[in-house]
Amino acid sequence: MSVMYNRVALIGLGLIASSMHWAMKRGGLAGEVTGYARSEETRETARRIGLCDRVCDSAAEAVEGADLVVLCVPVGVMGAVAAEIKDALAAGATVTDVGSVKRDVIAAVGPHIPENVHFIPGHPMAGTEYSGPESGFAELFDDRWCFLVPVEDTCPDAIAKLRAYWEALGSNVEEMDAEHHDLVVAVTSHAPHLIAYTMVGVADDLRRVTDSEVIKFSAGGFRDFTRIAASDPTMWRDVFLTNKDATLEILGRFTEELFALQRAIRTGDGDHLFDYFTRTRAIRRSIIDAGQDTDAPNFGRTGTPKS
Ligand SMILES: NC(=O)c1ccc[n+]([C@@H]2O[C@H](COP(=O)([O-])OP(=O)(O)OC[C@H]3O[C@@H](n4cnc5c(N)ncnc54)[C@H](O)[C@@H]3O)[C@@H](O)[C@H]2O)c1
Ligand SMILES: O=C(O)C(=O)C[C@]1(C(=O)O)C=C[C@@H](O)C=C1
Repeated sequence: MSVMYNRVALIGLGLIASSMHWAMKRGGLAGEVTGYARSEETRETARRIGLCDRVCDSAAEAVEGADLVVLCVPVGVMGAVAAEIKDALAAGATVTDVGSVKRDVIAAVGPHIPENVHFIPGHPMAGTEYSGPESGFAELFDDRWCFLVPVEDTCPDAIAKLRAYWEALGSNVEEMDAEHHDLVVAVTSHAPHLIAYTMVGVADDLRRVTDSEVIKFSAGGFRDFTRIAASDPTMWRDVFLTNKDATLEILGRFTEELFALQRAIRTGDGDHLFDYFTRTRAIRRSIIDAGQDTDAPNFGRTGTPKS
């Protein structure tokens, strides 16, 4: 592949930025990659492991002369970082971000972006429970979705170029508006994370009673919860504080359904439980049949999964 941007600046050198860096190197997509992280320790680690061609000591220095600037910091500090770089941005550059929430980030970053710079918010739907500069890997975005959430009147050529860049990083790209994005991720990512955090917290309370049995005997289901609940506390605190409305909307619906199931268990309403689980199993089947979950153990097979 060939160079798509001459200089890419990564601000915030954690899981997502480091994965973007290695994916750019794999594809030869950037002439030079500069980087900046707030802590001296992170910058030192980045230099030691060869993360970025040049690690700078200020965000403004990192974005100088960059034709693509990617904000890879927690969503709660996106606005502050945009304020730090605004005077150093090159005319005609594109500023994007990878934040998990879009409405709040657009409101915080947008006002700092000069007229002669394109601002195209983004969000790769790919991650792990690890964080920091050493956690990234080139394959993270392969065959994953990346949302682009352009604001009104954005130059179509700049959007097309950023789309092609994410495709070259390995992703499929979908455009949508910020409000819709925030609701979709509240259902698919944010509420599930909160539920996992809660479930692991409940089990931890219980563990004090059962003396480690909860962890010792957990198989697939609970282990998956513990993986998700190991995700970065700063990142997820910011996600819930900034995607408040959509998350509360989904949690409200979740709680109603949970109460209905709780009632069915208490009253012995087996039909309610059976019908509910039949409906959810059908949803899982349709995802597999549409070829959207190639990780499923029986992917490609037909018939009903074994109970
Ligand atoms: N982890 C995921 O699964 C995932 C997936 C998609 C998108 N995101 C989003 O990507 C962004 C980064 O997440 P991550 O997982 O790479 O986090 P991370 O914790 O691995 O990295 C964040 C980096 O930002 C730096 N940083 C924090 N505040 C800063 C500041 N004020 N100025 C400069 N640097 C600062 C930290 O030192 C760290 O290097 C977040 O907005 C998150 O919502 C995360
Ligand atoms: O795979 C994981 O560990 C993730 O949590 C990734 C995940 C997700 O929920 O799907 C987490 C947050 C993001 O904004 C995007 C992706």
